[in-house]
Amino acid sequence: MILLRDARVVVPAPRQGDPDRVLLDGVTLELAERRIAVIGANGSGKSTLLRLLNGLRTVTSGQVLVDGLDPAMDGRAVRQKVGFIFTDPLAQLLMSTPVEDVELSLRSRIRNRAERSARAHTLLEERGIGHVAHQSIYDLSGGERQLVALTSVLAVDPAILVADEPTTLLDLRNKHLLRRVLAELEQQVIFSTHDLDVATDAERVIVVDGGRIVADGAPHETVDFYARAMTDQVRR
Ligand SMILES: Nc1ncnc2c1ncn2[C@@H]1O[C@H](COP(=O)(O)OP(=O)(O)OP(=O)(O)O)[C@@H](O)[C@H]1O
Repeated sequence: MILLRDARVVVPAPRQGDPDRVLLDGVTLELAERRIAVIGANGSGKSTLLRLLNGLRTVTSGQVLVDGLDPAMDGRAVRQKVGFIFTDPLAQLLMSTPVEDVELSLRSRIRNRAERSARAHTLLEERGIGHVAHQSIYDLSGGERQLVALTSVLAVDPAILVADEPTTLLDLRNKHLLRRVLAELEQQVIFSTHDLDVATDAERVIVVDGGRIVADGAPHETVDFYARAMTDQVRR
């Protein structure tokens, strides 16, 4: 379970003399549901919030606890519990081919090279992308790349998957495919999205605005609240 207590993230202004920038302010959340979506306008603080959950970013004040562990103190242990998927899989694929990337992920778990390679092939087959195991990462489609990133992250069995706008770069077919894959995972999944349809896959939707939580609840209430707020802003 992930807990945030009065989490605040402040960064220095890029220009000297300007006030510090508050990216998140007073965020208190108990994240227990199996599927949680985070929505909000561009720059509202979604990525900042998600990055706190596996220690990619740390709080300036307040607290984040992942199963009782503080990501700032126990970063390694937290990252083993919380896998992270970026919008653009190229930001996280480190090796030239899918099988090498999954093998890299498995290195700390399986010492024997042949065993590691066999396991990596099996995991890619299970995700339906075994046929591209040896293809260059750069020659894969966006959907295939996202599945490789997911396979690498899940190879080490994290209990929680955090995904920052995982469907944004995907075409409709791959979006639906990824939605299905995420829906079937046994892990707790916490994801951000601009796609309100995708948000309704979650049982709980959190709306961020200006670094604060402005709505939190069942999708039919929160998504409507957000859609109305956005429409009102355009009308003004
Ligand atoms: N290191 C930083 N220094 C200054 N400002 C930052 C820094 N990191 C993020 N920001 C700003 O914080 C705000 C929130 O960023 P964040 O990436 O969390 O937004 P987001 O809701 O994920 O946006 P989007 O939907 O566009 O991806 C943005 O205005 C961004 O420019």
